[in-house]
Amino acid sequence: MDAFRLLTRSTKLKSAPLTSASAASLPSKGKAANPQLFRTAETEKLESAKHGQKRKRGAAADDNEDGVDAPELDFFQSSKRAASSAAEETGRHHDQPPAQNDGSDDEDAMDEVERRTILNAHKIKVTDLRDMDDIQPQPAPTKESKKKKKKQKKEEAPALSKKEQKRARRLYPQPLVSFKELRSRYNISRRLAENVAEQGFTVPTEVQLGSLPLLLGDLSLASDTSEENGTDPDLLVVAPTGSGKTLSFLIPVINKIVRHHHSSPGENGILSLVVAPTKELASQIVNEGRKLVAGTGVKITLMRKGMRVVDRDGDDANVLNEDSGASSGSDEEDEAGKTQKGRDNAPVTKSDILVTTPLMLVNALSAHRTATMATLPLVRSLVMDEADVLLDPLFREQTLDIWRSCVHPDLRVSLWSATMGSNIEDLTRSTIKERQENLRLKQSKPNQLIRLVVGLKDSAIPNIDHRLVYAATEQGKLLGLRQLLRPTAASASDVRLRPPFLIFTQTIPRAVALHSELRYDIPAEAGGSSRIAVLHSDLSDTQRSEIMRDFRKGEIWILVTTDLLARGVDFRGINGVVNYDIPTSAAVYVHRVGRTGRAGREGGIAVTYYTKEDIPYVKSIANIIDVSEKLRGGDGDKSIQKWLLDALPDLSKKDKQELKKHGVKARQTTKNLDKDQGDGKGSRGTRISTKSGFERRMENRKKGAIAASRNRKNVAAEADSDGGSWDGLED
Ligand SMILES: Nc1ncnc2c1ncn2[C@@H]1O[C@H](COP(=O)(O)OP(=O)(O)OP(=O)(O)O)[C@@H](O)[C@H]1O
Repeated sequence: MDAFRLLTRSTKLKSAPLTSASAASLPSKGKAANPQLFRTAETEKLESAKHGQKRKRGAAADDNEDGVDAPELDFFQSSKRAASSAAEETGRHHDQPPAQNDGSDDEDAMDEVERRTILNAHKIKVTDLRDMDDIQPQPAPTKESKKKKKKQKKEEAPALSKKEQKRARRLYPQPLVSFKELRSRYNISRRLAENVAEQGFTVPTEVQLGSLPLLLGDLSLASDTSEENGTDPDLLVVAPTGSGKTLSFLIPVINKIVRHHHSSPGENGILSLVVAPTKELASQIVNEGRKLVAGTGVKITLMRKGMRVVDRDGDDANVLNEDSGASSGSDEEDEAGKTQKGRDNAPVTKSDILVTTPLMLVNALSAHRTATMATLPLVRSLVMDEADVLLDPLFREQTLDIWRSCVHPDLRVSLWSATMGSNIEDLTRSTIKERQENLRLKQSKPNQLIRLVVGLKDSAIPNIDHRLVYAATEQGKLLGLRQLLRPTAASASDVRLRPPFLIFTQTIPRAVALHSELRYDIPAEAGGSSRIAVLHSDLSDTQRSEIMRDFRKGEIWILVTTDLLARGVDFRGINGVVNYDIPTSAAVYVHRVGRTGRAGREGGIAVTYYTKEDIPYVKSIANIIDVSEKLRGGDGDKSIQKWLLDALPDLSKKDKQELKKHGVKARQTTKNLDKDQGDGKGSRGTRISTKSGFERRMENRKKGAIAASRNRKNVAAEADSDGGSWDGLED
């Protein structure tokens, strides 16, 4: 189904047909040739010399468990290819334990120069974040060295310069140049490797290339491969939107659980937690996870209301004491918790991996904050997706409570996002330390904390076109958007955006108002108002998931939404993003526009409208676009001219914070006035209409005049009827 063609038919546009070249470049037209964003011809040669030349492509198959990505649909077609022949041979079964790899047959090992070349070409930077003393520990004293030490007793070791420290922190782990290595080198579960192959991915993306070896542990280097708690570090990952971070954290988590099932068959319970900021993202992670766990014996579940995750009655030890730094409840609260407990007889979940939003899990662990937080003693891996939001003041306390409730000494944390400030790094470090002290972990050496950055930190992906459009007024934005909705727009502006696309607004009332304004803009022949929908957090869970499903299926072409969908959600074939209201921070811009151009797809467009009121806030967005265009290289047209960057004012730190918290003032929602109007007639902040203030005043006057004239007529009629009625003859 071609949405554009249908729209074209209804608008009598003759010159609209797509050339095959332009069609091919549309993200919704299919799969990216290469999902990697950064690479050079040289390294491609080096990588294929190492492994890539015999990459197999499986035969077609589709085991879509979720029924979400229907294959016949054009927009969001699945890139899944077929199961490998190995998968067909083995059939579905519970997984076998991964065979031991003694590391003696490590033909694929690269020397440091090769590793550096590949990592640098893919713009992957790996850094050890531990204290310098932990990175360069003093060698264990021998008898001789003890004597020497006495002599040098008072001599201080020369402090490393900043440059030397930087060099000492830099790591060059071996990259994963082919998915085949998951099995051959990292020895992951066979069934899991087959499930990865079934996804049809041919090349690992940069974040997979860099993070998977770190998280899977290089078994040839590990001294003891019999335990699942090997050498994996705590990890902070900053990698572009749509670069495949989900697969990067799910593969190691699942593999660890398969190993655990074989080494400790009796220990059942939640072994891994994945925390994400929205229900939409959490449910998407579960869908991805289900494809990977098939036949491995690992169970992944989405946290739902009313689900029990701990048996508070059964085990008093599973409650955080005050020492452990958890939020503690009063006796009264505990009593209330017990009552709640008594009411709740749902069985405790038997899942290995629980995917949740922070509040839902905190509520389950603390009986809606009426009892002390319970602990999750078996959890070995805690994954925070969109970690910068999870540790932002909005979610911070809930996320930290969850972190503290994971009391297993071998807990590993990993934090993932496309944007991450240095404050998150500091918070991670201090939380790890605090946790170690509280749990009194007597490790001789703290666990490794590694940061992996792909590309330029906090930048937008280079494979999309950015348009920053000055629309002067609110009406100007609506006119601009209406042009985008019409295929004839191509003649009026150089932006040509084809459905499906997302439109972001600042607030829920504005999303609702914009939706009702645009509702009838799609002609009936093209499906009419059913093609456009609005999604926000005031809708019920069922409504939200129905809209998500219909958008993925291609039944909805245009989705008006808030920042609820700005992060993480993956609509594979989306053609573009419209920032109808400017994003409230550079990070939000990066995430919103990152809904297009997923997995290296070219052709995505990000249109951002701004008005007079927005001028003070545009510079950070213009900077992001400028950097992204520089990253792209080549001599393509630049959408941000230097004069504009120079002319735009800088925003103070305080104003930035204010903007992040409340958005652009002119669009703020005034409670009561805006609530549930849904017709674009709310207060100023909500109102979305093409009519100017003058037109509206004229209209109001006219309405007033009509009403007044009606009133006059009624009064006159009443007077007439009073005067004209015959009451009979007076006596
Ligand atoms: N190696 C690969 N080759 C091709 N496609 C891939 C590969 N790995 C993942 N993908 C696909 O890329 C898309 C984006 O992946 P994912 O949602 O994990 O991105 P992300 O990095 O988490 O993005 P965001 O920062 O927006 O959350 C998904 O559709 C996924 O199936």
